[in-house]
Amino acid sequence: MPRIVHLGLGNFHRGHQAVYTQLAGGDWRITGIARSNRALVETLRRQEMRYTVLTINGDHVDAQRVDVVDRAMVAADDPAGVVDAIASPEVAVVTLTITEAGYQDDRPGDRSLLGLLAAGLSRRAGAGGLPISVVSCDNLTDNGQVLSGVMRRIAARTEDSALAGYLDARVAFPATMVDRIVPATTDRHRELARRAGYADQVPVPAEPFRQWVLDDSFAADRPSWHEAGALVTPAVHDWETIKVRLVNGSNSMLAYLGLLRGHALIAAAFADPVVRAAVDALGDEYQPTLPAPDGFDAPAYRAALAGRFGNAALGHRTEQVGADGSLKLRQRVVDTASWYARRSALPSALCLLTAAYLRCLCQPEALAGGPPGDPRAAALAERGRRHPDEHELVRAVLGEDELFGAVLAADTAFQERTGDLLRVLARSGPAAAVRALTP
Ligand SMILES: NC(=O)c1ccc[n+]([C@@H]2O[C@H](COP(=O)([O-])OP(=O)(O)OC[C@H]3O[C@@H](n4cnc5c(N)ncnc54)[C@H](O)[C@@H]3O)[C@@H](O)[C@H]2O)c1
Ligand SMILES: O=P(O)(O)OC[C@@H](O)[C@@H](O)[C@H](O)[C@H](O)CO
Repeated sequence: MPRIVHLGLGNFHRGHQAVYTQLAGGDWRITGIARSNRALVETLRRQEMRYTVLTINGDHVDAQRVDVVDRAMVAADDPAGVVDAIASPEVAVVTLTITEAGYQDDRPGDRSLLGLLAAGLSRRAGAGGLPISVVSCDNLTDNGQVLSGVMRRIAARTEDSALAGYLDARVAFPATMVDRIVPATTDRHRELARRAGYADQVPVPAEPFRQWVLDDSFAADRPSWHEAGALVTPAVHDWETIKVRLVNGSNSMLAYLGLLRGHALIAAAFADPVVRAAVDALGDEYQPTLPAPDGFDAPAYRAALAGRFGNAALGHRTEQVGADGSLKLRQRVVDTASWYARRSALPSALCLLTAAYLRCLCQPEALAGGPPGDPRAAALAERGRRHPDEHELVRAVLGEDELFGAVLAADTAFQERTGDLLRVLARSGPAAAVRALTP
């Protein structure tokens, strides 16, 4: 039976790639690897490896049973088992959803999930080198290349020439764009599953919309995901650029400005005219910078997205979307800011997004519940304490820091405008800052 090993058994995989795999038919099965979430794996085993995907569309909930993930293990408890699973000859595909943070952690051996992936591939290299495709399904620009780069760095650092040769010859890293809003599970979702007739402790809430765009550069067999609606095209990069900007960039605006307006949920933030005006302004700024792959219609895409963000029953939390901004925002801000800088123009809504993030992280007293989780939270709060003046703060963070890299470090006009908007946010609040977008 052909098998997929999935690294990062979070909600997104269970509500996206697992659903595509089940709908595609065939006899593919998935071994799901959780990094450390023992409770999830034990619960799935108690539920005979079945769970419910709740497709939530306003008041309507459709419950779908998924049983394609038929094995699961916890990497922290059984790293050798993970290496064995990846090395198994029946495995032709490895997929990953390990968050942006996962790609920062390239410690070899059993000290990180990517270290275990490299160890599994190395074992395959030494055992005949059966081909395999390794598919990042994280929200990263050029996710296939990023992952391939990490594997090559580990091979070089560990002086594993067999692995390096295998990566060149028999391992493919197809690029993908993945899209479906899949929030974290709450008791309300468990109650929805119960009402649908399933005593499921780990149901997965999801929106009706789903999209998966794949580059067909696989090294071996894959499920017929296209039969389940996946688009196979060489234009993945274009679709990913569109998605990372319009979906994820707008989502970040909803999260940070929404938190500053006291909203716990993305849909509540979207229903707030102040936040909505900022999201619309950001969409207007992104739109001219976007590529135009076949089938892409920007106004229709944005209108559909408005319906998705407004899906009030979904329960997507601002705090979840706002987490790890120091790892995620760079791709949602820098390329677009450079596009405008090359045209001697200033993207004010993008500056507002940056200012809202800095307000949440550098001036965390602005949020009753504290800042969203972020690996740089302490460092950014310390910057905020050291620089009470907003312009100095923005210069310190963007000009000297690694947050957004060299391009914005040199873009003094972007920094100045971000400082202006941060000052308005701090002194007069989000509504005044959104009004300040239009001169
Ligand atoms: N949830 C969504 O709506 C959505 C949509 C599109 C793409 N994605 C992608 O999927 C990723 C996971 O989302 P999710 O909703 O499943 O989150 P989740 O919190 O349910 O699961 C995250 C998974 O990543 C693993 N992980 C976290 N930090 C890690 C690290 N440092 N190293 C290795 N593994 C780590 C966790 O162990 C867990 O298995 C997102 O970061 C994003 O890139 C999510
Ligand atoms: O997934 P993240 O954490 O990179 O970003 C948060 C949201 O923008 C994201 O989860 C979207 O809801 C998702 O990317 C939609 O496909």
